[in-house]
Amino acid sequence: MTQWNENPVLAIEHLTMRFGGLVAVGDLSFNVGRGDITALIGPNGAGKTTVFNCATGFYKPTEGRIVMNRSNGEHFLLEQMADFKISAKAKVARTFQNIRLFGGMTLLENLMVAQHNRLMLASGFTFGGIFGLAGFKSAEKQAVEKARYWLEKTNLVDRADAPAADLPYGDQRRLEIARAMCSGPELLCLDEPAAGLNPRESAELNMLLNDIRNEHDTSILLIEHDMSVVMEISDHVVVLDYGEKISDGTPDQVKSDPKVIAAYLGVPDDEVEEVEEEVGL
Ligand SMILES: Nc1ncnc2c1ncn2[C@@H]1O[C@H](COP(=O)(O)OP(=O)(O)OP(=O)(O)O)[C@@H](O)[C@H]1O
Repeated sequence: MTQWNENPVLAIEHLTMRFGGLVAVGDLSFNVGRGDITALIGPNGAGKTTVFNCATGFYKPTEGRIVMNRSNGEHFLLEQMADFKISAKAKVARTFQNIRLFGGMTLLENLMVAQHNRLMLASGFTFGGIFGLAGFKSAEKQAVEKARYWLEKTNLVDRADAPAADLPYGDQRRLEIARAMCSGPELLCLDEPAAGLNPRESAELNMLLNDIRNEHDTSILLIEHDMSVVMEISDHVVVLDYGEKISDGTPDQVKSDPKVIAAYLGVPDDEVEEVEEEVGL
């Protein structure tokens, strides 16, 4: 039995999402193993972002369950939770395909905003902050330390006081990951983290993701089109096509699966061998 079935941090069970007559995701089931880097791949429009949106509270699935199993033994049904509770209680964080930072705020401020809920609680919903109570001051100090820690990890600490909008694209993508990590997630969902990165930045991203997985007890689920990233860092790959799972296994199993080759090359299954020969696979 594979590790992702033995000890899943996330279990997607018979997930269906319809938009009117369109079935974006149909009866999809797969597990994300605890401590794994799992890649969700598939051609454009296959339903990958829809799965993320269902797991992080942006969409309410038409059918199915999404179970988050926290390391403390708690279980959460994510399809029944609001997005802020998914982040705060179920400990699932995400980044977006299109970067969503506060461009006019500094890097440090962006990471402080990510810790807003905890700070509000520590301030007794503002009053502790206004009167400078000890509990709030210590929570604020911890939040700044955490923000600095993640700025260092992502090689951005030198620019802590610069506006986020001034960063080059690759740095903004790393800042988004730093921001997500400030919420202390047990599962980090990344929507195309390598999009638009040059080869050096992609290699740095691979190192960062391995570090997050190995040193911070955070499992990772990523959507990625860059196959060099997927094949290099993933323990487990799930392939979608037209909202359905067509393959699920290790990177080696998936890359030699004729159904996957057919989906990517856009040919019917029975013509795969012919096309493989043509392209020299
Ligand atoms: N809010 C929505 N309303 C209507 N249709 C939607 C909505 N969100 C997604 N879809 C449709 O659902 C299908 C799956 O889209 P989705 O964005 O999940 O695919 P994807 O695999 O993430 O694609 P890409 O790799 O291009 O980002 C597409 O046909 C898309 O047009």
